[in-house]
Amino acid sequence: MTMSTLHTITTHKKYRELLAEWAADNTDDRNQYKSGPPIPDAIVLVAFRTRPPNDGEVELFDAPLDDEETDDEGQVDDAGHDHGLRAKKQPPVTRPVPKIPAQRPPEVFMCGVTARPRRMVVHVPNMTWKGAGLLHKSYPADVCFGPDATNEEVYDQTVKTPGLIELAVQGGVACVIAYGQTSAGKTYSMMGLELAIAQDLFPLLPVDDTGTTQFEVHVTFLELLGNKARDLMRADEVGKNIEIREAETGSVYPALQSTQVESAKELEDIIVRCLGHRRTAQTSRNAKSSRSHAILTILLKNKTPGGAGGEIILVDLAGSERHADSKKHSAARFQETRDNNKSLLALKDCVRAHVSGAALVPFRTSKLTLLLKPIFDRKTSRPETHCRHCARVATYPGRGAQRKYTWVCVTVQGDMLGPMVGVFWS
Ligand SMILES: Nc1ncnc2c1ncn2[C@@H]1O[C@H](COP(=O)(O)OP(=O)(O)OP(=O)(O)O)[C@@H](O)[C@H]1O
Repeated sequence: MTMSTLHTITTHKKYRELLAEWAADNTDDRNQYKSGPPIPDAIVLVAFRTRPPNDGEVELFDAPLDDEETDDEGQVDDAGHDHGLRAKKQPPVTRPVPKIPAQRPPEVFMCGVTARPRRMVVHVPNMTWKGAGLLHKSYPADVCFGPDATNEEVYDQTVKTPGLIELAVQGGVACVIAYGQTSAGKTYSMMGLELAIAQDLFPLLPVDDTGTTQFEVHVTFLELLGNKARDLMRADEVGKNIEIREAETGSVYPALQSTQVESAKELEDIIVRCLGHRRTAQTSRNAKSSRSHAILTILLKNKTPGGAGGEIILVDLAGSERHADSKKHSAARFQETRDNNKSLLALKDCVRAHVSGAALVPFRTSKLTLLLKPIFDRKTSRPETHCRHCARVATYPGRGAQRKYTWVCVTVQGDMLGPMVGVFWS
């Protein structure tokens, strides 16, 4: 779905009517996730999220089509709510950005995608001999969040309920990956999850009789642009590329600075500081677009002799961009887009192989998938070991330790859901 198509959906009177009809027929528990529907205890949990429009987009969504009838009174529903779909005769650039009324129903202004319990519905314009129509494509998921969902609700359903922190404390590998098109809200969602994990982690660490915690918490934060990795922790050397090595034992060691943290506050400060070091650039869709993948690893080192340590890996992927998104890119930015898209494809291949139970997961295809080896390669597990190249203490869980992943697929426009969803159900 191109931007002009979205534009068509949101402004064309006929599409609005069709969408309103669909919404009236599909009132099934829009907010069911809030009351916590039972989520299956699967290894992979798939969550979808769509965000509210930003100011510039509201303007775009409200802009009239050339052939649209204008209505200075705007559209007011039966309950008297102004849906913000006022169509004015002036072109959008000449009028101020409209304010979003708080009571505005989500699907009216974000009408390319609608969240329903366990499914994300994408409304695709469709022209037939009968005239304009809308196809409503449904994508199944474990949990879906609409534009009114908060980061707390997303955390609750994607990290807390599946017990990802507890899993890591028990020696497992817990991973959350945010995937989606550029400007969809991945960084916003991941930062929310990271800070919430920082808050909840320490109270969940077991303590001995003397009240001393049994775990040491070590953190690394890496940025990957194409095949070039940087350490976001080292403010002085943020521009320098670091090596990613695979040891004989099978463990992957990026030469990162590992920092031990002892409180939620310390962890939060590191997260905020490192995110500030991330490379961003202005693109046509996002004024502060992250041009890279960011991987935050929280290693839990068990101090009890023989005790299993675990890890939590939080991945904010670079946004996938289509040709239309990258048309105005400089050569350098275009290359970044190509590199990012290539590594996202490699990731997709790995997920597909992993989910289908293939014996071989091609995680060496890209640096991104190599770094995510702990979640793809069941044989990665090694006993506690110290990295020869950096000060990092790597405590991998014993063989057979559990792994659990949450995929937070974030979208603004519906068709980006398709490729990733296909991976899980192919
Ligand atoms: N759920 C949300 N509620 C309110 N604002 C949001 C939400 N999600 C994202 N935003 C806003 O949308 C804009 C784009 O979000 P963000 O930078 O997280 O996107 P992204 O997917 O990480 O993009 P990119 O891949 O280009 O880095 C930001 O201004 C962010 O504050």
